[in-house]
Amino acid sequence: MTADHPKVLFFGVGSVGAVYLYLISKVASTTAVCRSNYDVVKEKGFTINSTIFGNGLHVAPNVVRSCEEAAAQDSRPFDYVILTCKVLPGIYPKIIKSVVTPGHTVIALLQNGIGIEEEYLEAFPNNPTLTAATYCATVQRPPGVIAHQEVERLEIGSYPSSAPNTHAQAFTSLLQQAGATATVFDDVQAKRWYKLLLNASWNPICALTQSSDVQFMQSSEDATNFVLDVMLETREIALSQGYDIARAEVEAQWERATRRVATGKAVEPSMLQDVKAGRKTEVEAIVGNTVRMARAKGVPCGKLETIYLLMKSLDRRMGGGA
Ligand SMILES: NC(=O)C1=CN([C@@H]2O[C@H](COP(=O)(O)OP(=O)(O)OC[C@H]3O[C@@H](n4cnc5c(N)ncnc54)[C@H](OP(=O)(O)O)[C@@H]3O)[C@@H](O)[C@H]2O)C=CC1
Ligand SMILES: CC(C)(CO)C(=O)C(=O)O
Repeated sequence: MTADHPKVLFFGVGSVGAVYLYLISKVASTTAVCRSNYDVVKEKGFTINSTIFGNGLHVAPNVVRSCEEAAAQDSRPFDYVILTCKVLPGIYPKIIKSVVTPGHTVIALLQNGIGIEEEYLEAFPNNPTLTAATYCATVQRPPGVIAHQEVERLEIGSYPSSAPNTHAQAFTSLLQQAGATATVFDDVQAKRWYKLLLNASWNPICALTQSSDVQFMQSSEDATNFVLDVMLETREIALSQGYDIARAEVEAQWERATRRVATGKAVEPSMLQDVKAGRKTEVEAIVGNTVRMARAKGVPCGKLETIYLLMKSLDRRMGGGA
């Protein structure tokens, strides 16, 4: 690795990818694999309007259409391959194979969901896999233009958690040099479960109701408490996996949105963005895996099971997967 200027590939650069591409481009050479936004990003780069980093920020990486194209451009191996695409199981390890050099490239998953890492470990047993609970409320609209608000934080660790965290430390230092908020955890799955409280509730609820979080909370007297109930079910499932989240911590996650009702500053969860755009959703990574883990341990989760059933049906009507 060129320690002071690593070579980094971002795979699937939409809203979260663009924010981290903007940051990491300050300290590394970056390549972005783009699809629907390829033409505009190739011509103009990304523009980011962020309540945290500022408005009118610009980044123009090396833009390619595929991993094969990136691999063919330069024989030096990539030090990091960062996945910021949506989690659609069973697809991406094969797609990124040409940019992963065995024994060298670090794979980092900046994505939502639970139980998403195993397929990378299976496909690349000799490469370190990192996984991150990703807090970064963003939307790309129109292509190449990103609106980012409220939070930017990565909680990073190795997968599995028992693997050495040397690479997680190095990746975190790189992000910190770039101006990101990043922290390493010995068992990052605890952090992923805590993040899942938000995603297993808000993402499908807003996608199913075509509402921002604030719109949903304003829709009926019971709406806000329904979200808390879904979070509490997720908490019980986390407990069955060995992760004990205090009720006060669940309420803290819930209150991140409830306190925004007064200000009207709504968040459009990424799954709602997918449904609005007619794209496949992360229903399996976020809800399906959670429900399956609950069933395996006999944890009741009637609300999540209903949400899963409804979301699966909605997802079937979406196109445009990998
Ligand atoms: N948005 C948010 O606020 C947050 C999102 N997250 C998580 O971060 C991850 C990324 O989300 P987000 O940035 O919103 O997603 P986006 O949909 O905005 O971006 C994903 C990008 O991946 C691209 N992509 C998918 N498959 C391919 C492919 N085969 N080749 C090239 N490009 C591809 C998509 O292209 P195309 O447009 O062609 O589909 C799209 O540009 C998800 O796991 C999400 O849950 C986490 C925190 C907050
Ligand atoms: C911003 C947040 C927390 C909303 O649920 C998110 O992670 C997402 O949109 O996927």
